[in-house]
Amino acid sequence: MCTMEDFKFLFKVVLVGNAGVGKTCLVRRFTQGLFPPGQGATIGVDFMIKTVEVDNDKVKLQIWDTAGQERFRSITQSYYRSAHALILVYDISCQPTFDCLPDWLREIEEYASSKVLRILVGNKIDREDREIPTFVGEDFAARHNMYFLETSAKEAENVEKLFMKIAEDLMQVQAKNKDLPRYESSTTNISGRTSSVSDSSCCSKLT
Ligand SMILES: Nc1nc2c(ncn2[C@@H]2O[C@H](COP(=O)(O)OP(=O)(O)OP(=O)(O)O)[C@@H](O)[C@H]2O)c(=O)[nH]1
Repeated sequence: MCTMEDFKFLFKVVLVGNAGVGKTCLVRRFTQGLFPPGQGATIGVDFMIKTVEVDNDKVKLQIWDTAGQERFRSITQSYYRSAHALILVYDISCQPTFDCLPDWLREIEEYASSKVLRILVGNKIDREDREIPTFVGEDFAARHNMYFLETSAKEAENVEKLFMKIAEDLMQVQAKNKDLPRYESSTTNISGRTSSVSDSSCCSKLT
């Protein structure tokens, strides 16, 4: 039987990015294998767990899904500190979500560990109305020393690959020098989903 302690590594992964870019859908796709209909906006922070296997070792990913809305910023910032990996998500069909990336990076630099693994994700590649070409995302990621991937939570494209890559990279870092941010469990419990957000409301900006 699988017990709570039946894993070799525990990594905390935090998703950030503007409201409506698809953070929750990416997490639900990976952890539950579904694309939720009528997804409501995240209130504060939510988390899900999935255990994966890398090189015959069990790796438990604790995935924290933060609210993109500005009014939750002080809550979500407090979750950066103990993250092993931060996934910064934008919507490839919504230019303002890409334009906000430098603001998100400033937040990450201020609140996260300097050793955190940073990944840039352009989500919603199933959409026809792309505004940000792949090479623009790639270039941004390269300039900021981030791994880059484009995904579709809707079509399950590259979602598994994204989280498996993170698990593998974190295991490698751990194996090499144990130079990861110290894991601290958080007892804050502010989560839930109420109001609804649609694709068209994806462009709320950081101020
Ligand atoms: N076409 C398409 N729509 C998506 C995809 N991922 C998410 N969406 C839609 O985008 C909207 C927002 O998705 P969420 O996952 O709630 O976005 P979020 O980033 O968690 O938003 P906040 O919780 O407000 O920060 C929903 O209407 C989803 O159905 C995708 O890969 N493709």
